[in-house]
Amino acid sequence: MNQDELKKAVGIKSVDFIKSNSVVGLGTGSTVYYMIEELGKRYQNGDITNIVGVATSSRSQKQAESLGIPMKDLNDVEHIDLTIDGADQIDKNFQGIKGGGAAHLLEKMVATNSHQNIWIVDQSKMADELGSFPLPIEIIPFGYEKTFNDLKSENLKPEFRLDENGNRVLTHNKNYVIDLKVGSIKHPHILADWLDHQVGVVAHGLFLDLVNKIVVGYDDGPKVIECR
Ligand SMILES: O=C(CO)[C@H](O)[C@H](O)COP(=O)(O)O
Repeated sequence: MNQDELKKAVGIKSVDFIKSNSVVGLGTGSTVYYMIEELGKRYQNGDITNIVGVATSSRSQKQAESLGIPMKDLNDVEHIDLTIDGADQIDKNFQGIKGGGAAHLLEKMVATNSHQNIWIVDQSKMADELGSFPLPIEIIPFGYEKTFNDLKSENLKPEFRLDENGNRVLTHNKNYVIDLKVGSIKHPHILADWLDHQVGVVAHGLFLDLVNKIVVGYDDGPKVIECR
């Protein structure tokens, strides 16, 4: 199976965990695309009823709406029962890097307001340690050179993410995205704590101690890993 087929298989499989009468967080990305597509099908044919979705990006919001899935803002739900999202890298302790699609701030807010979190990934995302995938962070444009230089001084190898026209990528909240090309993250909690204390950093892509279940796509089919 190619990578896209693996993504599709885990996207479809993950919908088995969505119960009727629940509030569902909808992540962002090419794997989540297949999950929302399958959820739309099962909602339309009545296999899953009475759900409300909370999106982590305008892309996911639009896709869900186009399939007739009732949607609400995070402000308008008491809690989220289950969020299903993709990930960019997952280590052997089930810690993750997210934000390849620059949606990590909204994704983190939705994830931390969810009772359960499931990640759906193809096998290439599983690694011994984090860091070979650059760690995305979101910074506010005000004083961005100061924030950038602080990251550089810490030897975190920051690079602004640019679009195909060479312009800085902007997030949903019109902030900049910096990728930290550190190569290897030996102590994710220490790095997360340091980043959490940088005033100009709005969010980072380290999602630690958060995921409950991972659905991994292998050539012989999706495998469900119970994490915590
Ligand atoms: O964190 C994310 C977006 O900010 C995505 O979930 C992550 O980048 C995985 O995306 P894909 O399923 O397209 O590989």
